[in-house]
Amino acid sequence: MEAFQDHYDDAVAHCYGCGRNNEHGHQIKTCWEGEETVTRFTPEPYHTAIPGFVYGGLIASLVDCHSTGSAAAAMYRQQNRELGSQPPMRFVTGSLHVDYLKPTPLDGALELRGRIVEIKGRKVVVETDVIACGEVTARGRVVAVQMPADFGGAKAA
Ligand SMILES: CCCCCCCC(=O)SCCNC(=O)CCNC(=O)[C@H](O)C(C)(C)COP(=O)(O)OP(=O)(O)OC[C@H]1O[C@@H](n2cnc3c(N)ncnc32)[C@H](O)[C@@H]1OP(=O)(O)O
Repeated sequence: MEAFQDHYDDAVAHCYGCGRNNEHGHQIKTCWEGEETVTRFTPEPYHTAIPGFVYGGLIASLVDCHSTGSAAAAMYRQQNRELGSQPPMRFVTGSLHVDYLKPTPLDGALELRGRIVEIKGRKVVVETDVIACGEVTARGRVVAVQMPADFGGAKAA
């Protein structure tokens, strides 16, 4: 299935979390499953916090890019637009909050399941459960904001 991130233009496909053109990054892929957005990612042994458990910064990074991708997909869906249609709508992180509910075992794939809780103007709020071995171990809340055309002096693509 095509992921949201597959539709990012090359100009914005270098993100450490989700850019397919960043060979050092996580290159996450996110898709719709009904009303939820889903990312699956398998941490490497070096993504360790305490031996046997996943580093919290990795979890935050996954929540971040899962959510900005979800925000874009939600806005396209709300406007009845195809994901690849022009002009593109891309989202950056305004706010990233993660609650670490219990240690996340470093034992196979993590699943992130996101819900769109608000769409207002250029803002989309996404809540995400991080699931490891069938248990929710962390929960994220991201305020994603549509990337301005002059973001960082760059032209939005
Ligand atoms: C595109 C492919 C790559 C995706 C990568 C995604 C992951 C990333 O790492 S992105 C990089 C990290 N993020 C950044 O660098 C963003 C830096 N910040 C900015 O550029 C700006 O502050 C930006 C764009 C977030 C918001 O600025 P601006 O466009 O002026 O927004 P503004 O009009 O003030 O606010 C719009 C709405 O968002 C809300 N909002 C803005 N910033 C925040 C914030 N920090 N916290 C909560 N809400 C916020 C506002 O309250 C407002 O909501 P409402 O309409 O309800 O009042």
